[in-house]
Amino acid sequence: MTRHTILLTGGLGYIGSHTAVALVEAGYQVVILDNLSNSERSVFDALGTLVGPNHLTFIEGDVTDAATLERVFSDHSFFGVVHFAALKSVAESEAQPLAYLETNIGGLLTLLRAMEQAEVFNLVFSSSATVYGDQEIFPIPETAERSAVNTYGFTKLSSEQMLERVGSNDDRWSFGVLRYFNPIGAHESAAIGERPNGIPANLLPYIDRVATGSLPELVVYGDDYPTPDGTGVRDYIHVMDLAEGHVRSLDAIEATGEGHTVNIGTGQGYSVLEVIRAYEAVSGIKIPYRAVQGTLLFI
Ligand SMILES: O=c1ccn([C@@H]2O[C@H](COP(=O)(O)OP(=O)(O)O[C@H]3O[C@H](CO)[C@@H](O)[C@H](O)[C@H]3O)[C@@H](O)[C@H]2O)c(=O)[nH]1
Repeated sequence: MTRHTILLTGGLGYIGSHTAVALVEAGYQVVILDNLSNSERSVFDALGTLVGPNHLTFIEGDVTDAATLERVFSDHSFFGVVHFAALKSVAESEAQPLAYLETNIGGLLTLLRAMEQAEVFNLVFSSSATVYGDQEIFPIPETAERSAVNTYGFTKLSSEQMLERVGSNDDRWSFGVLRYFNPIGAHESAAIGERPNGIPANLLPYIDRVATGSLPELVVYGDDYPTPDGTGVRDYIHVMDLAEGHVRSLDAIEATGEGHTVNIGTGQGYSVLEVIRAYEAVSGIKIPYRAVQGTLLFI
């Protein structure tokens, strides 16, 4: 069987590395381009241990660099690209909006140009439920109105709109736009997982640090939201299920020749307190926490 080859930009990150495993297991050949800005080379070694080295290639490089992309596309014949490479901290995006525009929008634009040049027209794009802004309908349908509530959200929303523009007059393109809810968990081997640099911003890696004693307590942002226990409710999805979503997206593009835009979540929300209690029940470790009013994330 000839395997299709897929380029994974940002493929050594949290979601990318899990998707690499799912793709190789589904029969794809995977080439990873990653600048190691929020990952390490050891993740690639771990992937090799998990799925064997034969179907994986790693190239260290930046998706905003046209010359790098030109070389990658001339060295390989790709069926499609899964584009993960982007900055993802909401707080940082407010502090450094230009860096976010340059990487998230500039990177996508550079990638699209390189793809067109190489005549590779299948792209699965990492979007986010953040494109729904502050909407409170639950579960939220893909047809809901979109808005940007911060610079990070702006980069995701405008990337979606860029893809719509590019695809609208050119049938050669197929875009799988995947709107992620909150990915958590790790591959069952624990050989790969979520390993943010510095102090984690997201709930689960933060709780991990509290559980292992490297941070003293969790600060729960907000206890008077209009939710059953007052703490924030999110739709958490296992990262391997999310990874599988990328395989399905590529398979659907191949089967139909068409793109799609889909939410990837479970449709079930859990509060911060429910997450803490579940973590404590499974690990047997007490998670000290303190609730503060409002959200600190966006200050
Ligand atoms: O130290 C913490 C961290 C988080 N939370 C709460 O935990 C929940 C989950 O927070 P987090 O893991 O930071 O995710 P979100 O705020 O939902 O943001 C995620 O979901 C967005 C889409 O909805 C994406 O755009 C972001 O990249 C992604 O981080 C929320 O209620 C937070 O207020 C805390 O109480 N304390």
